Amino acid sequence: MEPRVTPGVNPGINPGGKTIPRFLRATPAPRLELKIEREAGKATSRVVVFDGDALRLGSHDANDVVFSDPHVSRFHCRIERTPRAWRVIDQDSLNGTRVSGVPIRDADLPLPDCRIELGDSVVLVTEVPSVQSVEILDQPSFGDLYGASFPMRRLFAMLERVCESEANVLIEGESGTGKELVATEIVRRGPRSHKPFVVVDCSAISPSIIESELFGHVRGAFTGADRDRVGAFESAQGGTIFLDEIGELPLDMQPKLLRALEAREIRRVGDSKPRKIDVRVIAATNRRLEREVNHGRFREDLYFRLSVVTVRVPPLRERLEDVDLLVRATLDSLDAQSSAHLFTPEVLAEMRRHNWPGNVRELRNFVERTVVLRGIETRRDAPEPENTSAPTKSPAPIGLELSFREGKEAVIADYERSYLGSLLEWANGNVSRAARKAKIDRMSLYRLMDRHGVRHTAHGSKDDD
Ligand SMILES: Nc1ncnc2c1ncn2[C@@H]1O[C@H](COP(=O)(O)OP(=O)(O)OP(=O)(O)O)[C@@H](O)[C@H]1O
Repeated sequence: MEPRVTPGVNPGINPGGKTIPRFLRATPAPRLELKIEREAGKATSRVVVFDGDALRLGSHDANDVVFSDPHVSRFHCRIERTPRAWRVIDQDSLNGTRVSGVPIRDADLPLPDCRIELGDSVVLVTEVPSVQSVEILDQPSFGDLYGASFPMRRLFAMLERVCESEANVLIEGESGTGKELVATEIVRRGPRSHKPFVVVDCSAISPSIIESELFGHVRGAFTGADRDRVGAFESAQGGTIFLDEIGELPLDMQPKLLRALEAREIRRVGDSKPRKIDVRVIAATNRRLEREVNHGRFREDLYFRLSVVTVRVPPLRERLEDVDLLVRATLDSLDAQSSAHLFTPEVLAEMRRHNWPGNVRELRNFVERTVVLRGIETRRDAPEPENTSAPTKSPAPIGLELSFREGKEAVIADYERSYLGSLLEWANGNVSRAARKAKIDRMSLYRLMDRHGVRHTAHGSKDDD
């Protein structure tokens, strides 16, 4: 998979990296008060007031609330603000998290007050009215990102700040929530907007060649390396590299990336000469990297290097009030405003009830399909297929014009084509999701798609976007 290189994301928007006008507004938002009543089995009475969107609890110093308790994991759990409630999420801690005595993995906090137990520590959590307000953007879009809901306007306000800085950014969010759009917008409005923007999908590159993809190689470095090759970091010189699906980066590659970021230099594979790099790193993941750190699947030091600023993109189910706006924005982008009548109030209400596991990508595909089919009569709304277990049909007679081997290959090819069609439709064109569903690696899926002439970009996961 070749990295995608864009010479400059959008030089028009922010010439010279000047500050752009802001439309930020302060709005009151409830806060949480956390009173640590017991720590490592001993009574205590520390109080922490939290008015952000995500709070980390654990024994590592990098948490927002740090516990000196040997039974608390490094990143034990986190609390997140969602439009509906405050949510507590266990980060696969060793000893688990309990809310009011009940073990949880992911649960809404039963407020106005409740107790969270972790290790031998207990925290009393209480919701308190806000005296301080949070910043939100006073407009329902941020570049190509649309969202009128509170969490999206909060995100836009945060992005305003992030755009001004040069810090490394980690973007967290489920598949299809717009992480790549967020990265593009950060670059477009930042001081490096005229410089190269290189996108690398870490999950689409086989582990054996990822080092060469990132850092390049010299001729003769390995079998098949018949010429020198510039890697993604050198291509991004002076600009930005977007490491998509960073959670998929193989463990043995992680210290090499860390070294490159710390020393600000890379070494092409097979070369002894270090080369200086000046590259801003934006990474994205749909995994919770803190969990990966707890499991030892992601290096803690690299996690900190990448997450100087962490931006969380909320899933669509946490902001269903954005559905109407996203439908309108999609119709505009398709130049299909004349199809707006297909999205009656009933259809929109139905769409707001849907869970959208594929998030905005799935919603966009749905709108596009509806426009093409001129109505809502799509596969998703069709009745479930009938139970096929009984009675079974007798198999169709088989022609003997082909040899056994040719016939078998033709049947397999037919099966592969149908399977691919259904799989990609199910995944809304998202190759990562499709590969996970089919339980094959992405490289094999790409090969299969190539074999059957199914269109995809070199980068891969944004095929239909
Ligand atoms: N807030 C939004 N407003 C408008 N379009 C959006 C928004 N969020 C996502 N999209 C659209 O949804 C599609 C998926 O977005 P994107 O590729 O940025 O998601 P992603 O989180 O990077 O996905 P993945 O995890 O699969 O890589 C794109 O067509 C994008 O334009």
